[in-house]
Amino acid sequence: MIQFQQVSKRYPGGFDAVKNLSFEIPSGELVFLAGHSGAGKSTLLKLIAGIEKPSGGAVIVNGQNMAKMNRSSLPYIRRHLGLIFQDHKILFDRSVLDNVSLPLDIVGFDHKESHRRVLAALDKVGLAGKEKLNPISLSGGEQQRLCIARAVVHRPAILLADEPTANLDRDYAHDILELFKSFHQVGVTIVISAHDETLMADYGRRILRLKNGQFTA
Ligand SMILES: Nc1ncnc2c1ncn2[C@@H]1O[C@H](COP(=O)(O)OP(=O)(O)OP(=O)(O)O)[C@@H](O)[C@H]1O
Repeated sequence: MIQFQQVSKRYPGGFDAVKNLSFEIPSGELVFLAGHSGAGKSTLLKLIAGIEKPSGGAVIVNGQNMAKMNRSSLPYIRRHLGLIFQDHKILFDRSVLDNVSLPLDIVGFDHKESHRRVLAALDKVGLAGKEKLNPISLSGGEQQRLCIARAVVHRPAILLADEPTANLDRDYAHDILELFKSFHQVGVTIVISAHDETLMADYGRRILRLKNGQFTA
């Protein structure tokens, strides 16, 4: 469960990126986040992930108030999150396999089990057989799939995706959304942001619409 209680975020310099937002996303829901460039979509996702702290109000994720988390407990909550952000942060000096295994390496996963999970995640996103490649040789869409594999390899309860369909053609964008749908079907809570609302309309899911940091109908 994700809960925002009158949440605001003011960046240094005084800009209010989100203003007094209150909403709930129950566990297991797939919800879309729509809005123009600069509407506050990334900020909202970063607040859920604890990457940004609210300037006012409370962000509660799985019963934990993210603002009150200290440095030592944040990694614990992050284990339950899978993040797909716009700045891919792919490591181009490592193989596809090593990129995807990163979240498991961080928590000290057994090597054999980690290898098995990475191959399963790559298979799931349609990158089976590409594990030894350098990510530079993947297409843009394949790099996006790599990021999705990396975000789900530790089987998070919550998946946050910031514009995962940006720069993809419509068919490919639908393939990516179908992939998210399959994670939703196994109980993962998913928040997906996008500019293009027409893409979301086909899915019949709740759409949270942001305009200048506030919800619109
Ligand atoms: N670290 C920051 N410092 C100052 N201002 C910021 C920072 N991050 C975002 N902003 C500002 O907050 C506003 C909301 O940004 P945000 O990235 O959340 O919007 P967005 O809806 O995700 O936009 P886009 O679709 O272009 O990614 C923008 O005006 C942006 O310039």
